[in-house]
Amino acid sequence: MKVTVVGAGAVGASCAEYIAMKNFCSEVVLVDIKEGFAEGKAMDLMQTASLNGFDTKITGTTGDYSKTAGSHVAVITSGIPRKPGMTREELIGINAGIVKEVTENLVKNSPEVIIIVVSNPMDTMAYLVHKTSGLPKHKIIGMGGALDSARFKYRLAEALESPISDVDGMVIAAHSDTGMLPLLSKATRNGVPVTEFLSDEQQKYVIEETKVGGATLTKLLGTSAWYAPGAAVSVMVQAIACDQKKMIPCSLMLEGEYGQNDICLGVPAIIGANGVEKIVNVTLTADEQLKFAEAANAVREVNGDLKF
Ligand SMILES: NC(=O)c1ccc[n+]([C@@H]2O[C@H](COP(=O)([O-])OP(=O)(O)OC[C@H]3O[C@@H](n4cnc5c(N)ncnc54)[C@H](O)[C@@H]3O)[C@@H](O)[C@H]2O)c1
Ligand SMILES: O=C(O)C[C@H](O)C(=O)O
Repeated sequence: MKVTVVGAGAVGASCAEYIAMKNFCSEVVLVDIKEGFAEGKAMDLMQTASLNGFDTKITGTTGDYSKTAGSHVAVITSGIPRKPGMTREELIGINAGIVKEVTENLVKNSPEVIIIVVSNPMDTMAYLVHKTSGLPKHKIIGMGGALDSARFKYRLAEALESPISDVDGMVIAAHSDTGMLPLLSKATRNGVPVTEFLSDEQQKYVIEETKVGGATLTKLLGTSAWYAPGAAVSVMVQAIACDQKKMIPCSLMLEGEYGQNDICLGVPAIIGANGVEKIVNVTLTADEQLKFAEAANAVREVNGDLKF
């Protein structure tokens, strides 16, 4: 299994590191536009191989996409991250051009590739990849829900004062500060609904902190997060590489599912060797349905700023 990661910055390098550490891929190619940067990151990571016990070969290139030829999976992390006080949506002006150009180069060299879109505003960037790549829809997967769900579980465990391994939960809808929809109604501690343990105030806290999870870290770090994003991508790449058929919330092109059409939004899906194997339709409460529709309206407005 050959994986390309475009963008060797904070998130791209973290993706490459977690993928290599899990030792399920033969090769990871890092691509960046900054001269020597991807080569340097690849060499540094390779020098951890004997220490961390992996055999994945990591190489880097400054924009030579012939080195990515025959990739099974490509992860797009190229583009600028937000600074404190910004929204993800404000990144569209610069990132749309980068994501479009990168997609064209990837598909030219790996026509069978499955693309995982990370660059923000992610739901809109995933939509752009659908509109410009010519790939079938099961081969384009936006990464947001896997990360947001991990943050949801972190906040649930904090409120429950429980180990994170006791809790389960999922975030769907948009990967944005306002459009995330943590499904509290379905979250559990060892199969018991968390609503049985948490007060209304605690429930509200968990939901609000989950939604602004990325903004909170951006404020603390001065740029956006990378460890959990990299780990979330590695889980998705592993689900494809090992044909795990894992249910992961991902930003996918909807054609009637959840009452939406012609939009990429976070929904649970079965991820396996073919990419998206099935979108899972879960029953939402009336309030959740309303919030999902509101998130869709907001993403649709941002999509309207795209020029193909
Ligand atoms: N979807 C998510 O959950 C999620 C999570 C974290 C970050 N992000 C997004 O991922 C993106 C990257 O974040 P980061 O922290 O790694 O930023 P970063 O600045 O550390 O890295 C971005 C890299 O992209 C490279 N790049 C720019 N244009 C390129 C091009 N045309 N071809 C190849 N490489 C190019 C840059 O040189 C840089 O090294 C941002 O848009 C950020 O908002 C999304
Ligand atoms: O918050 C950001 O801008 C980056 C990313 O989308 C995240 O959620 O960490």
